[in-house]
Amino acid sequence: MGKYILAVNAGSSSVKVTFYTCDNPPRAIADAQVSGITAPPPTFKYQHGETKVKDELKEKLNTPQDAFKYILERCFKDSELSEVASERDVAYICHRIVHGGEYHEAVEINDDTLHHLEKLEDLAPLHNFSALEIVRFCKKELPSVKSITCFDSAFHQTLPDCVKTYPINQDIAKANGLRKYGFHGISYSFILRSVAQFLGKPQEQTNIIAMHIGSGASMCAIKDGKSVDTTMGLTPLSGLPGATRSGDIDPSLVFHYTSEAGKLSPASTKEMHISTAEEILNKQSGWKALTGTTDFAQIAVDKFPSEAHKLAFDIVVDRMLGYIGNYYLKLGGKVDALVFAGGIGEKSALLRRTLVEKSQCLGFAIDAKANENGPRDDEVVKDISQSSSQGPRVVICQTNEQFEMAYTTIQSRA
Ligand SMILES: Nc1ncnc2c1ncn2[C@@H]1O[C@H](COP(=O)(O)OP(=O)(O)O)[C@@H](O)[C@H]1O
Ligand SMILES: CC(=O)OP(=O)(O)O
Ligand SMILES: [Mg+2]
Repeated sequence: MGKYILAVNAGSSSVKVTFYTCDNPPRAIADAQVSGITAPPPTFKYQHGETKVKDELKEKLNTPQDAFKYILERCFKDSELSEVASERDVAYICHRIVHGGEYHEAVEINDDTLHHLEKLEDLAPLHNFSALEIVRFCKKELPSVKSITCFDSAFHQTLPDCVKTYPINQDIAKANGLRKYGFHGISYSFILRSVAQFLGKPQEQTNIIAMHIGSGASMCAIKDGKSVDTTMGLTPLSGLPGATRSGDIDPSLVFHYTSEAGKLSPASTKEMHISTAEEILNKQSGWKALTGTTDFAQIAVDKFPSEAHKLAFDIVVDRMLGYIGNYYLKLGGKVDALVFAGGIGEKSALLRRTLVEKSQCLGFAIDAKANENGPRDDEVVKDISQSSSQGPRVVICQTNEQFEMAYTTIQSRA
């Protein structure tokens, strides 16, 4: 059997792959990513030891599956990465699957599990379809390698009934699996373990308000190491706005926006079905719709380039602040830490400063310099609380979904 693990994080516009050893904990040996699949030309980024490559690609890579094939070929052929040169060197491929339905933990792919996951494809077509295309590719082209699927929804299986149930006809809800599932759970699991370790507390006694803020953004209330509420729902659309996602809106809005709401969107294919409303709210909304950019670094700046940028920033702050208050109450005020994670949470000092200043009444306070400096590359958790603060800690956690998948795989097979 091979000695290495490939962890694959497939999104709609990028595919990230990290190669790990099978040590406990796993050690990363190389990182490769293709981004810009939906906004060509795609770019290829690769890092292995001291080698760093960034290429604009001439190849047409139309789908995440094409991008994954490209990454695999380049890495297998790279003489500097001789450890992983063919299927024989790989023990496991771990795939991030956003929607895992009722699955509580990672599963190995076989005909049964794949069939079950294919039935869930329509619940999260924008995420699951790409990831499953890669799973199907691996099963066919790398048949000796075990594929493990890790689910973003699994961490939230602990949601109480009153949180996960939508007040609609329960026969229909049960028959169609219509409930709150919650996502970004692979990241929350990494965050919980890392922050608990940092605080010197057992995970089962750790209470945090965690924020995974990237182009997809969510928050999670973790009580005694368990998810008790989270902002995303049946799909990753609800809760906070994202780069191109609306987040919560009044559901009737879609019918006033367009009379085509229920029809299939032109982006649908024979295998993947999305309605026009889903396409608009997932792909044509969020801060891109307000400002024209998906890049939050251009929005979260001290001097806003336009009123629209300021509005986008204020909306994000308003929605996040609402959930901080909500989750503070749900944790009964017993909060060990407020945790910023995800590309934006980890990098935007302005967003952190603004939110913490507005949450002062709950006892949160930050050290301005520690916040501005952010974490070192090798610092997984950084405390940015004011040193004199008696209140809950405020920390940044550099989350790592690929590591979490490799780690879970090693733990379950140790
Ligand atoms: N300094 C910064 N300030 C604010 N946002 C930033 C900064 N640097 C990167 N970002 C934003 O982080 C987001 C990407 O976060 P990430 O978690 O990697 O996203 P995803 O995995 O959902 O694609 C982008 O919107 C990017 O613009
Ligand atoms: C669940 C989800 O929204 O994932 P991402 O942030 O990677 O789009
Ligand atoms: Mg992400």
